[in-house]
Amino acid sequence: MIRVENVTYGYGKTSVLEDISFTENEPEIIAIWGRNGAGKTTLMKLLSGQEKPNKGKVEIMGMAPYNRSEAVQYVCYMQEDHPFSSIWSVKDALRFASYFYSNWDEDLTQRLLKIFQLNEKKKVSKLSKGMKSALQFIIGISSHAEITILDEPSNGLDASMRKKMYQSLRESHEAHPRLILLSTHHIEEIQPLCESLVVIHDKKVLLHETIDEIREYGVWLAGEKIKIEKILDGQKPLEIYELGSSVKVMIDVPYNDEWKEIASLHGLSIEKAKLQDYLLNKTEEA
Ligand SMILES: Nc1ncnc2c1ncn2[C@@H]1O[C@H](COP(=O)(O)OP(=O)(O)OP(=O)(O)O)[C@@H](O)[C@H]1O
Repeated sequence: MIRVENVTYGYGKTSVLEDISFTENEPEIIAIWGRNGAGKTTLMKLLSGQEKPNKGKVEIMGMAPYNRSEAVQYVCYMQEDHPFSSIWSVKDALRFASYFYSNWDEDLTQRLLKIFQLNEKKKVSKLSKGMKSALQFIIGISSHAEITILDEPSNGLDASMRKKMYQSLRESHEAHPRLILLSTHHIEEIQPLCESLVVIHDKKVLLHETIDEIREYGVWLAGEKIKIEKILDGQKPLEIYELGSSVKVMIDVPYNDEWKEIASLHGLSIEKAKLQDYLLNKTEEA
């Protein structure tokens, strides 16, 4: 469905992505995570045909999407702070989108308008940041496009609205499986929804694995410094807290029986690190 092969892209002389590759052929929900400025939006623009790679190939349903309407018809890209006409109401924005996407689900649109308490008569320019995100999400999900790309869809939404968004996304995807790529800074919240995760860091794809695989990694060990140093055997931990003769370290290993056994043998406590903390440390260290 999507293929990125040895893609390099930069704005003028600023290089953003260098020789990145990844492929997705399953109708899954995929999260794209990276620090601010890592290149998530840039990657989404390349996938939706808004930008052309400087080098390498991007393919959507087997076609290069840049300037190609046959390819772009399969994609609904809702960018962060999507530009809508200043004179449009919510209803106008939805009507325009419904003309554009041939699989548009109007029943879903009406249900989501109620869930997000969005007034159709309101001018888009008068919506709050969160309500505008809700509108973009409604368009993205109602489009039923084969490839839906949502750039930070929960931007500005409070915790309750984010919960509603995740639930609607899960239900819609279960009813109509399709490829949904979404970038997020709320990885802890979004991970139960996603099958896999792409981490962009240092202009590269640092990780592209299933969520189940990635969330095994990152372990906190705590206890006597001398014992932990012995286990680390000169390797640098991802994070360290020292308190007298005790330390707590995060290490880049899976939280499995082997490590539980090692911790128990050395009289150390062991716990799983949060995915968000693990990723923050991985992108600090890499
Ligand atoms: N139109 C542009 N012209 C020049 N540089 C740009 C442009 N758009 C983005 N950049 C730069 O490209 C880099 C990647 O930006 P991008 O928006 O893709 O990152 P991001 O991962 O989506 O960031 P964030 O999480 O902060 O939204 C940044 O250094 C940014 O300053």
